[in-house]
Amino acid sequence: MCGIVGVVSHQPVNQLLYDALLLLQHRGQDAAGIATNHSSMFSMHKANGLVRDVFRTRNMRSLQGNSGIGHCRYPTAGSSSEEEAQPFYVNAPFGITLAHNGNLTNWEQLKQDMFKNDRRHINTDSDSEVLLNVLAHEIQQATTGLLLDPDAIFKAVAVLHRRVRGGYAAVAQIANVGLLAFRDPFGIRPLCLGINETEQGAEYLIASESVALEGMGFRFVRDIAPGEAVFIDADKQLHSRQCADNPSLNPCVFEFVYLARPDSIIDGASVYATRLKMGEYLAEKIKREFKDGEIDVVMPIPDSSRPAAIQLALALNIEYREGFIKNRYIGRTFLMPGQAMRKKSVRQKLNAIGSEFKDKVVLLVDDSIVRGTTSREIVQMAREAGAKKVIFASAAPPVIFPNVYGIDMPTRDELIAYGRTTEEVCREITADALVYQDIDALKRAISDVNPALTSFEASCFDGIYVTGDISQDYLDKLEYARHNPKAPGPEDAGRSQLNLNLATTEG
Ligand SMILES: O=P(O)(O)OC[C@H]1O[C@H](OP(=O)(O)OP(=O)(O)O)[C@H](O)[C@@H]1O
Ligand SMILES: NC(=O)CC[C@H](N)C(=O)O
Repeated sequence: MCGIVGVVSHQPVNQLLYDALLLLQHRGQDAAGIATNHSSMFSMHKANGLVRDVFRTRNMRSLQGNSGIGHCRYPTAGSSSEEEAQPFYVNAPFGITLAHNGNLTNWEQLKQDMFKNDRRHINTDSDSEVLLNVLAHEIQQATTGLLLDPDAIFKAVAVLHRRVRGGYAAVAQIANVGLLAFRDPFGIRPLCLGINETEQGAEYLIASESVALEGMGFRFVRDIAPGEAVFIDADKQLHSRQCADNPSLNPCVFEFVYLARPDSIIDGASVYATRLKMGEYLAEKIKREFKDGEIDVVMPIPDSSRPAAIQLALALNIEYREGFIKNRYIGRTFLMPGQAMRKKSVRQKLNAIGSEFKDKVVLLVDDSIVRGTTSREIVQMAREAGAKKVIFASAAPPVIFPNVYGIDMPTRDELIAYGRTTEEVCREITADALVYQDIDALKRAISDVNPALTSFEASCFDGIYVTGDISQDYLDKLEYARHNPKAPGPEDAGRSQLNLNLATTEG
């Protein structure tokens, strides 16, 4: 779940892209990058770090041009090394830069095919570099000569959809030709289109979340449909086409649970409203499992669980209090690389207000429990602060399956609920009681807000992988690779352990 943005404007776009990335920072904290296009040239700057740390004034000055793309990264394939920061660039058959949110499930096969059949060298272990090269190759196949028209671009995306598997929302800039955006045929990762009408004509902004459009003064037009491609040409004319054979909308439920900002609207559903609903449904379950008057106070684990906790407290008619204060300068711990860093960060991030806990039965509400890093620490902190009893509630069901579409949950044994009953998880996090949302209630919480949403990518909860290409063997290999990272050579300094296939592709 990275953040992506693309813009076509009548003005220089460097500041706009920077500001839009700040609005998408919650989607990826590891690296950031911007590529702009001026005449036939690209300017690009990318590095590891938060948006505000990556770009200095001198970098901003060099990012010239009235169109461009940006990315903030949370790695799910390859490593967190700087070479894998995005956007990526290729120089043939046209200059193309690309930024990608999601995760390709067949990227290693594609990487081999690229080398053996398409004669393209992929220089990193990033699935996004593979995606760009597939796009470039298919554009090459679809064009004759130097003329690149929307028809050829859409043909290329259609073939790309047939070759590529997994979750992907992407923006790509073709030098001197235009801005292209496309979304995978299952609509797993979000992508939306905004417009700004100016005296000189329309300007377009495409981003992962509507919050980026709104914040930049663009009017939300619509979500990009699953399988659809949108192309804005050099004259700022917008073309769009359905490029997938059997598109269907299956948005990732985890966007609604945790990933997206609450003030975004994804596929017609307000993220905030869905989180309120999650709180309502969770309250119904708590009503069934606890006696009236048993709980003294409801508290959120800030930030993402707040709307669910507020609504839950209201539905139960129990006092809502903020017992934990979040240090606003610490990022989102779930997105941090490495368990040691995540664990240390929980205590740095949250501090308890003792008076709110003293001798009380507290119901702590979190949006989800994934590895259990947060809940383990938080229950301890609540006890240290004097709580009489600590009940924990998760607005999402137990996470028991790996996610392969752009969230870093690759192995089952990292997931606290895998192979454990609710009672066992409760013991692990040392709570007095634990309540999980039911999967049907979670899906209903989203459908209630937009009844048109009837199918979801919810694999980490229900083990159903909508793309149909994920076998037990695939998951076993993923796990094996995570546990047995390839021996690093000097060229691999800093590589993480996410490589699925250990064989070299070009040997
Ligand atoms: O079980 P875990 O592996 O600990 O993961 C779940 C926790 O991680 C997230 O917090 P985070 O700090 O990332 O974000 P937030 O401030 O948006 O809640 C989430 O809100 C949960 O608290
Ligand atoms: N979280 C994401 O969307 C990651 C994009 C891409 N798979 C990467 O690792 O860079």
